[in-house]
Amino acid sequence: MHTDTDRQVIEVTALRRRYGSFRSRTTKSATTANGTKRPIGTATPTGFEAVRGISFTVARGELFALLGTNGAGKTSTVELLEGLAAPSGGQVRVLGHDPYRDRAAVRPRIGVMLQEGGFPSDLTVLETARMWAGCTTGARPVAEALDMVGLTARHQVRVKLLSGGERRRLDLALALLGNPELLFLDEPTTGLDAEVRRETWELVRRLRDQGTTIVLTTHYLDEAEALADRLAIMHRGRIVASGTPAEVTAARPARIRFELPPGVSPAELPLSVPAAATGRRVEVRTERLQAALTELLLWARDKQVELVGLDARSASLEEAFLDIAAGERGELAA
Ligand SMILES: Nc1ncnc2c1ncn2[C@@H]1O[C@H](COP(=O)(O)OP(=O)(O)OP(=O)(O)O)[C@@H](O)[C@H]1O
Repeated sequence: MHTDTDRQVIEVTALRRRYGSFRSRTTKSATTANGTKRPIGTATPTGFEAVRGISFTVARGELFALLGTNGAGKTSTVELLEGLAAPSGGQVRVLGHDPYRDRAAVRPRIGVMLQEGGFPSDLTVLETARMWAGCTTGARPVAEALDMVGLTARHQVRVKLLSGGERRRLDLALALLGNPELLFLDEPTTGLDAEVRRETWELVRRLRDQGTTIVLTTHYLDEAEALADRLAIMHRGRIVASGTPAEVTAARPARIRFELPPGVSPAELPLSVPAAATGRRVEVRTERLQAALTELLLWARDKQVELVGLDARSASLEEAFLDIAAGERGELAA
């Protein structure tokens, strides 16, 4: 029987991370019964709190994306999950352990794809993978890891001669060497062209389908929309929206755009929802996309006008994100 700890690979509760130290609010001190001095007053936190009490879980086999504005606290959070630092408050459990205190138990079970591998660029792909395998507990065969990322044919090429996409794939192969149950991908497709990005997405999906739990941090919202089972958007150290991509966008209005037909003024439009016009370009924001679109199309047919450039779409994750970044409109409590 599976316990909750088996199911939840990551459990984060009221997690905080502060950079800097604590200082006493007073310089006065009192003498204690045994003659030693102790400061009077409460400790006051100084420094900067980058993670401000966030909670979330990641279930086994799930692909969870952490998104955020610049400086939102994504890296600070992921470092706590990887056990690279201790939290200043709250709790984090990874694979049932405290990843900082029980690092020896957690480390062999996780894989981390770094943004800059930092390997000697004169080594070949195979030499690099062998070197890394030598530092990895229970490494899978090097050939298997290279095959998984499609680098078999390039195994004798020096790293410095690889393309950007091939380097990212090598970074991923190294992260996969330990056969991780939990994989951290930090900006895995930054700097890659559209085709290589799509190939990387396919690879990430395959890993997820094979049962690997994946935590993805990315600046690309289309990437999160395409890959994530669930996601959290961070802003100033807090989670301001979370859920499936569909849940996160559901609360946002859909959009209809078209050119105002010649001889028609904005006031003549039939819409029961307000439309904003910039020159001849009209934009309608509505929570009832189908009804608004039907109303508009019936009106255009009756009036025998063409709606040039007609474009109707549900809210995208990108719009939800931009709304949050612009002013925390619709912000959910952390
Ligand atoms: N060592 C540090 N000391 C003090 N402040 C820090 C330190 N590291 C990060 N910060 C601050 O903490 C905040 C969160 O940084 P973090 O790198 O976690 O954000 P991020 O969401 O990963 O950002 P980005 O997307 O820009 O990489 C930022 O304001 C950053 O300046």
